[in-house]
Amino acid sequence: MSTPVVELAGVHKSFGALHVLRGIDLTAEAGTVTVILGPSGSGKSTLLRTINHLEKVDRGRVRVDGELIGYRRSGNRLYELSERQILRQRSRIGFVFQNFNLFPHLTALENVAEAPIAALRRPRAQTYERARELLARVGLADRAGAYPRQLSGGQQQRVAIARALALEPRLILFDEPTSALDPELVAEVLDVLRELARSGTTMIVVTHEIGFAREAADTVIFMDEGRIVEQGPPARVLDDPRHLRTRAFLSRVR
Ligand SMILES: Nc1ncnc2c1ncn2[C@@H]1O[C@H](COP(=O)(O)OP(=O)(O)OP(=O)(O)O)[C@@H](O)[C@H]1O
Repeated sequence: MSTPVVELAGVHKSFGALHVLRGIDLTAEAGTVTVILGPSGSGKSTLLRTINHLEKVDRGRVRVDGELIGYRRSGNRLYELSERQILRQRSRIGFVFQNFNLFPHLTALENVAEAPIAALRRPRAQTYERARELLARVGLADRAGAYPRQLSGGQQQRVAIARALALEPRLILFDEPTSALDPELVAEVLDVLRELARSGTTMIVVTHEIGFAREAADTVIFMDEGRIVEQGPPARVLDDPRHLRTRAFLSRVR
């Protein structure tokens, strides 16, 4: 079997006395969509953030494409990578945040195009052409020249998704990607995600939207109090949850 794109083994993370991740083991194979569900505060965002070393793990390992994230091993010891090396690792992992994080002084088009130009030194003309295509795919062809402050929250979120796609990463992490989108635009985004999955991109998506999980996921993970309590195909986890906590959560959000 090929190396998983994402592999977390025995990951623990605390903030002071708060033990947020309590031994996470997670594997995502190439081309799969993993959706993470769970109550507020169960550690979903923290888990996502350990994958690109935005949060340092206290214990355990995170690997992307077999490469240890944030550290290098020398003999039996681990040494943290330099900021530059960490940034290089992050440039291969797309991240769509809850709060868009667009550059306010750049237009929608520039927000999408400038990241690959700066991070990957891609040719300008070609990158701008591709950025236009990506904006069209998220339904924003006519807003390419708008600045973030001139866009609605939903439109800003779609620009952020186009920007992540522009980096052509092997892996994209989404933190509630559809939370700010109008219902008719959710399907468009899911189409883009499915297309990416078919072309070999791995996605891990934190969301509260059960419909999203059912449509887009290969694997649904249910997290509770820092642990993965249940995982499997969406039909199994969503329609036949085995764990009491999953049942209680699903009955609340449905
Ligand atoms: N940087 C931090 N410092 C201190 N506590 C933090 C930090 N980040 C997260 N936490 C706490 O860790 C716990 C888990 O947070 P996390 O955001 O991972 O949960 P979540 O499942 O994504 O929740 P939500 O669905 O509300 O986004 C929460 O109690 C949160 O307040």
